[in-house]
Amino acid sequence: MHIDDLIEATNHYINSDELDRAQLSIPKEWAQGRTAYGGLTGALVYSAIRQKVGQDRVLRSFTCNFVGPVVTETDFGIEVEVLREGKNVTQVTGKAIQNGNVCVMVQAAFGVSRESKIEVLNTDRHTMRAPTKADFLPQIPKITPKFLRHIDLARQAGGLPFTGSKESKIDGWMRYTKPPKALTDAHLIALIDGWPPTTLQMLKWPAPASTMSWNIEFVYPHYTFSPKDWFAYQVRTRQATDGYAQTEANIWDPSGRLIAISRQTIAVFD
Ligand SMILES: CCCCCCCCCCCCCCCC(=O)SCCNC(=O)CCNC(=O)[C@H](O)C(C)(C)COP(=O)(O)OP(=O)(O)OC[C@H]1O[C@@H](n2cnc3c(N)ncnc32)[C@H](O)[C@@H]1OP(=O)(O)O
Repeated sequence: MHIDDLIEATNHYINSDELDRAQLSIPKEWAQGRTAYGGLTGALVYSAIRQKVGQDRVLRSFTCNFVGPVVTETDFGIEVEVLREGKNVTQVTGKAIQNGNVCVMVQAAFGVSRESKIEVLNTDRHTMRAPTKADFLPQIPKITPKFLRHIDLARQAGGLPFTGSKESKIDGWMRYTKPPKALTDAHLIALIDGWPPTTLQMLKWPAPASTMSWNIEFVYPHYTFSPKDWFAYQVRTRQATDGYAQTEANIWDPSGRLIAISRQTIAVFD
């Protein structure tokens, strides 16, 4: 099932009468080990939130806590609450709830653009060559996360998970394998989480790992993206101690303009 169908089902769900709502469900092909792909669940909750916010307000900040696994092929619902709507900014929370448990909790802040005397432009650039094809991991049954059939990754630095690498960074490009109809912020959210946690490459043997929390700051202006576009990604491990890693990533559009900064805390059970 394409991500567009899952987003459409979510929007239909949140816009329909509460009493008439059929629950949502994510197919197995979007699994990431024991849970549904976190980038997808975060994007679906965000998409439900977006339905409750005026189009003049753009997404500035997205914060997502992965409270527990979302099981695939199992019903879940989404609840959205608009916390505050000011003249400029709207703050909204959304929760994915499965079997009575909150699994994913999102808080998003949207803001209108305003005239400002302050302008500081990003100077972080990358020098990666544009990719021609995906080259990360082929679909190996029981090894490659199923959801990766939907996302093309082209790696330029960093190692593969569980290969005892000395590096703790990854550089590469990402895009949708089958382009969506249009590339919205929900699609960007689901794309940005596609790479494995940076520290897994440092392990020699497989170990469970789970992203616990994730924050994306969106940088503007955004230009129109093609659904076929590759986006550049560079992620660094800022620290990894006590079984938790903190990582920080820059995401650039195909023209080299920074569009988002993504940070995660990942629990590694090695
Ligand atoms: C050439 C090489 C090719 C290699 C090719 C393959 C590469 C492929 C790598 C991709 C690796 C993706 C790694 C990111 C995976 C997410 O990012 S998953 C998506 C989003 N995140 C989530 O769904 C996390 C949801 N949150 C949670 O599950 C819980 O809050 C946390 C984070 C696990 C909290 O930990 P806790 O309080 O200790 O939780 P608790 O319920 O007590 O469970 C702990 C147990 O869960 C286990 N556990 C934790 N995470 C997992 C997990 N993901 N799966 C299974 N068990 C897990 C622990 O090991 C521990 O096991 P035991 O010690 O009980 O045996």
